[in-house]
Amino acid sequence: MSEPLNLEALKQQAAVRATDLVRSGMRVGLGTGSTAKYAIEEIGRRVDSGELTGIVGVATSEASDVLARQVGIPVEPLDPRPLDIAIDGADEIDPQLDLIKGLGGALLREKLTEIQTGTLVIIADHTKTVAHLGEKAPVPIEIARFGFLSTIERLRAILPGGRLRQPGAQPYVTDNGNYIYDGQLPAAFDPAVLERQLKGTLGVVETGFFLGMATHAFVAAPDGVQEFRRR
Ligand SMILES: O=C(CO)[C@H](O)[C@H](O)COP(=O)(O)O
Repeated sequence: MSEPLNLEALKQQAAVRATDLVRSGMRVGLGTGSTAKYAIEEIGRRVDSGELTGIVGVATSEASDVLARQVGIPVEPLDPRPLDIAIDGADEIDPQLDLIKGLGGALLREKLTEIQTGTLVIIADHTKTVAHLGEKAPVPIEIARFGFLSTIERLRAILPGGRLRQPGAQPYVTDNGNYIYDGQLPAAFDPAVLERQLKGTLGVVETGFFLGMATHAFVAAPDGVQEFRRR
């Protein structure tokens, strides 16, 4: 009988491979989510052992900030200096390394942080790869709370199948105090065109399309970790 698939072990394997790209003295963007968590822990381990020195982390969420400090990574707020590298998970990865991110809710800080590096390394298990964006995941869209029902009406005219993220009685609130509309994507669309349309919609703060940003991806499958690079 074959071993049950352990996605957590795969996420960790991808995270360890990405951490091998981190060098002493680097300013490192720290992603958010269950996969990025393993990278933060691994960086922390290497800082603790002395293998990595002079590391500064820039966290993409309150949760990653707390975890980074717990594992001994000095954390600074984002400022205009470039980051040497950023490591983060994704919800979907297409063959061009274009991404959907934000199911974990940190898309705005992730984009603000990761736009400041020339080396954005995505880590994932193999379930995150798709032929076309939108195959499995909705696109998370961060929207202002003020007037959110009006913004949602405008968004429904573009992506009718979506809905306000609401895990319980209240809507989900991001670290920035905003709400998220998870937009169901059509079978065929141009992500760059849709991104521009969404960003041009009043009330939209940011979208979970990360286009042309990722430079590397480590994707872990039961038969090993595959490395991809943007061409
Ligand atoms: O974009 C994100 C958070 O905003 C995460 O990177 C994405 O949701 C993947 O998370 P996980 O590694 O837990 O599947």
